[in-house]
Amino acid sequence: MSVSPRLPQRQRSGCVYSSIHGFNQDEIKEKLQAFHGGSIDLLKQDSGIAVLTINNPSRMNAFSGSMMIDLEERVSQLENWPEGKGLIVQGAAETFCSGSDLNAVRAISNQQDGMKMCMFMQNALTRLLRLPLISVALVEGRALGGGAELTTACDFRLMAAGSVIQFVHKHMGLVPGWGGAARLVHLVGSQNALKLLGGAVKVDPELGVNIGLVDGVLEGHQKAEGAAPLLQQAENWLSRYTKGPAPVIQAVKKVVLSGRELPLSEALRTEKDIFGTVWGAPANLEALASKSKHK
Ligand SMILES: CC[C@@H](C(=O)O)C(=O)SCCNC(=O)CCNC(=O)[C@H](O)C(C)(C)COP(=O)(O)OP(=O)(O)OC[C@H]1O[C@@H](n2cnc3c(N)ncnc32)[C@H](O)[C@@H]1OP(=O)(O)O
Repeated sequence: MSVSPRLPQRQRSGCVYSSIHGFNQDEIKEKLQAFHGGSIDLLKQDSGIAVLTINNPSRMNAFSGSMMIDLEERVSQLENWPEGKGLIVQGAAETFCSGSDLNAVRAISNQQDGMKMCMFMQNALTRLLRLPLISVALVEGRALGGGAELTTACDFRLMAAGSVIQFVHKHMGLVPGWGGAARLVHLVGSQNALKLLGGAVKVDPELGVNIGLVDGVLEGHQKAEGAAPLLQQAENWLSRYTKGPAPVIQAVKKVVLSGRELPLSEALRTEKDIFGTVWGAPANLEALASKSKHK
């Protein structure tokens, strides 16, 4: 997806790294492919809300190499979904994601491979965040390390009661490398980001809401009796923002994205271009014809 014709080439493709940064996607894909297991599953629904599931339950949904490749492919599919309006990112089997698969991490612990994996995942997660869809991470159970970083690549985060988001990188002798630190600073400010990373703090729903990392708390769990399943609750929560025609919802996301990422003058010009795609378009003409009141 291109946010707008005004974004520089590297952002137009949604990627941060390309060949000019010495990044060769095919090379790292070949390496990652050797560490298989699990999958990233995509369900596109008629409602315009897709569900992306991190699926590797025997390893607490840790990211194998092949899952990293899967993720990039699923993001490509979502970039080419004209009817899309929203996205929910969840983990399988009642937990979110325990970060990189440590078996793969051990095998590529040399400097060069680490940098390549880092660039690959930054590209994939940046493209995820830049999708013209309103996205929400549904955190049930644990979101650790790269799993915590993944939550920051969504527009919103919902946490089930009893869940934890934890940037455990410091305990691994690391800092985030999937873009999670940069995004965290944008979300909670540098003071809070420093506390979360420096202390490898366990963020429960209450703390998450207090610092602005978390947008809502859900009760129960996927199979709970009484309360609606978490996925249903997340869909209900998201639907208030995805109600309406896809081109309008996508335009909403794009103007916010350009405001978030571009200097003001550029963001304003981009907003004009995006405005031009909805002005006089069917949804706009219908609304004008119906003389609707905004009560
Ligand atoms: C670049 C690295 C950085 C990044 O990408 O940004 C990272 O993400 S590094 C990875 C950070 N994550 C971790 O260090 C998590 C390590 N795991 C745990 O702390 C615990 O397993 C848990 C997630 C808290 C769950 O604990 P518990 O409920 O007690 O279950 P088990 O420990 O028995 O786990 C079940 C099973 O899952 C395997 N597992 C869990 N996480 C990973 C992982 N990240 N990679 C590979 N395998 C993982 C765990 O080893 C168990 O397997 P078996 O022993 O075979 O049953």
